Amino acid sequence: MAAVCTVYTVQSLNSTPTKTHLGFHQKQVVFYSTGKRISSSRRCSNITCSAADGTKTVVIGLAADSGCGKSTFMRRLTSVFGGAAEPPKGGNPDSNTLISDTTTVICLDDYHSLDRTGRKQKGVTALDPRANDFDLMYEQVKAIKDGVAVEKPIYNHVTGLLDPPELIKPPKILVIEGLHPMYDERVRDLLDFSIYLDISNEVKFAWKIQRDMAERGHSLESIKASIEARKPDFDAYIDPQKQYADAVIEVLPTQLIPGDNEGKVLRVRLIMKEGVKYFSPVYLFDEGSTISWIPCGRKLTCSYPGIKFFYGPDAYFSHEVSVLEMDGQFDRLDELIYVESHLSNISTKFYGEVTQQMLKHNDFPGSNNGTGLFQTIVGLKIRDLYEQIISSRVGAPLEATKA
Ligand SMILES: Nc1ncnc2c1ncn2[C@@H]1O[C@H](COP(=O)(O)OP(=O)(O)OP(=O)(O)O)[C@@H](O)[C@H]1O
Ligand SMILES: O=C(CO)[C@H](O)[C@H](O)COP(=O)(O)O
Repeated sequence: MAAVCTVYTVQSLNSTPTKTHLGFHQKQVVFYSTGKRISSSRRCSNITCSAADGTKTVVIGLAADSGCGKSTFMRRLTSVFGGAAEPPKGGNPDSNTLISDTTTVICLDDYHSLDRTGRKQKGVTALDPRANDFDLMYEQVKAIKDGVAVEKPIYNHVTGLLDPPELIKPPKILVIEGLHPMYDERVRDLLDFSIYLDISNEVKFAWKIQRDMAERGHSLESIKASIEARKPDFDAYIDPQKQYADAVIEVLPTQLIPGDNEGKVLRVRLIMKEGVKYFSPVYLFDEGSTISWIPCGRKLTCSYPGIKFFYGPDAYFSHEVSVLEMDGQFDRLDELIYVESHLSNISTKFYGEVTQQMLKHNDFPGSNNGTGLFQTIVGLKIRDLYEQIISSRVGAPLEATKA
């Protein structure tokens, strides 16, 4: 997108920056301090780019515990916008950032203020706010939202160390994903939309076993111990954020098989806050009514234990919400079109887009159940929200470059 940029060329750290206006189609980042590039992230707020149509970066927050499907959700979201998401080219190979044409996804682990050794020495987990730099998180998310490139730190999950920072330029959509996108009120207020992936303990345990035991060779005891060790801080600092989310995807064991705790068949609830600007909740058949639907008739193949949908109004942390629920799993993904045709407000651009997205990524975890379905729908709702925000700004006075 064409951009109007102002580059502040700082000759020395104490001198007054000199301002250069660049024309449309030009974006440039220049950081000088007596001829040397300034590397500190805190000194990098010296370029302002606002899009030619006055738009700024739309910021989305995605909160969840580790191993709860954030990466999978991000892959579905980026796919909705088209184009593949990749780590910054030529950068740190252990970068946690993913960049596509439209979106930049940053991982909030990069704001850990204590590295692995530091946390061990202080006896705090990564979930503890004391192990995270919320001031810097706020400053940098705000800067990006205002069109300012930042040098964001990198937490290296391979070494457990804080690596030198990487440059993040303002994208059309910035997704901040991780443990604490809604923890700090200042950061929370920057979010245009927020999502919480609420994975019940039983399901989290089943997924951890599948990944960490089957794929990473961890023992059952060590998985149990790691979940137990994180639980107090998870309950204190991560879980409470769901009250602030505009959409919550809650993943529970099925109710279709009595006493099932295996975590293979899932009951998934999409909880959508009412009254959120640019977001109209999805509904089944009849908006605002309460509906229970077992679609296993002639048009949907259902083997045991079948599929059950529910839709209705509810209250969530004293907010008015709409809930869409799916229990069970699809046998044939192409038949999802039958379910899709009964859903409204799904923000598709053409008939069958949800089904097409699900088929395109049928190898992603959760593609045969409500996790994949609702993640895809939330992705479409975010695209819609983004487009509404952009069109609401068209016609607004072109934002002048900032002095
Ligand atoms: N919808 C799902 N259905 C079944 N399993 C899932 C689902 N989503 C995630 N998983 C399991 O959880 C694992 C972690 O998923 P993913 O990498 O998306 O999570 P994450 O939150 O990004 O993890 P981390 O924070 O550890 O990087 C997957 O490898 C898979 O085993
Ligand atoms: O909760 C987490 C978020 O992903 C990680 O445990 C945290 O970032 C620490 O990472 P590591 O275990 O690699 O030191």
